[in-house]
Amino acid sequence: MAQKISNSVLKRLPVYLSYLKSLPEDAPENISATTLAAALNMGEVQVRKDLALVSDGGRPKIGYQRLGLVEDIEQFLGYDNTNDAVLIGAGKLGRALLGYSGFSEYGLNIVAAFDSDASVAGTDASGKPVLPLSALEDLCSRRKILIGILTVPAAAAQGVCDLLIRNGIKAIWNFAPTHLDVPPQILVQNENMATSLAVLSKHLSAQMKGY
Ligand SMILES: NC(=O)c1ccc[n+]([C@@H]2O[C@H](COP(=O)([O-])OP(=O)(O)OC[C@H]3O[C@@H](n4cnc5c(N)ncnc54)[C@H](O)[C@@H]3O)[C@@H](O)[C@H]2O)c1
Repeated sequence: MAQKISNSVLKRLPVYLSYLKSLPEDAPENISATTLAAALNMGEVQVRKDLALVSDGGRPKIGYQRLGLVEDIEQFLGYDNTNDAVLIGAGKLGRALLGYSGFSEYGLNIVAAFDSDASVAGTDASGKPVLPLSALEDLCSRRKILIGILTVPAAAAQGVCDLLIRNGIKAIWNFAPTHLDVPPQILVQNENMATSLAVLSKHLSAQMKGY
């Protein structure tokens, strides 16, 4: 299963996973790609192909053993080994992410937040520490942190990104609405609301024209 997987498959896998995990404990033991596709209103062929990429547990006419499929998808997505991360910018968004307990289900553990404003240092409502930037180097090297979450204003994002890379960060989850210049070996995942909203409003206006 060393095959390269497209981003669109990677985005669909958590959708399957969250549906499978939402089923009650006494739901049928097996589930077919057809049932899953119908429940999620997705194309059956696509679901079948996606599942075959991550699990070899599919049986003709029976489908997949439901719990086995959950395990296969989680293992494929790496949710079974937790990745520690640091978050930079303990403002409104940063604190919301820091307090979100659901990340553990996705194998993400935010160890601490950092902020340039010394007055916000202390402990967050979630119990996670908010530290001054001067403590970043020590924590990143001690805990061998590889993931950085950027929730600083756009104007500060590139500088903080460079600082993270200097401290060994290899993957950046960027919430600041700005492009980041990084060396080729560094992975950046942008969470840009403007692009999502553009898709939403374009679809909506196309639909409204039909009324
Ligand atoms: N609030 C939201 O709902 C939301 C949604 C989507 C995207 N964003 C984006 O997320 C980012 C943060 O938004 P916010 O609303 O939380 O802002 P905020 O002003 O509440 O928080 C920003 C925090 O970053 C800190 N900071 C500034 N420069 C820094 C630096 N160089 N190093 C470390 N910390 C620094 C500030 O002290 C502050 O605590 C922005 O880029 C914003 O566009 C916010």
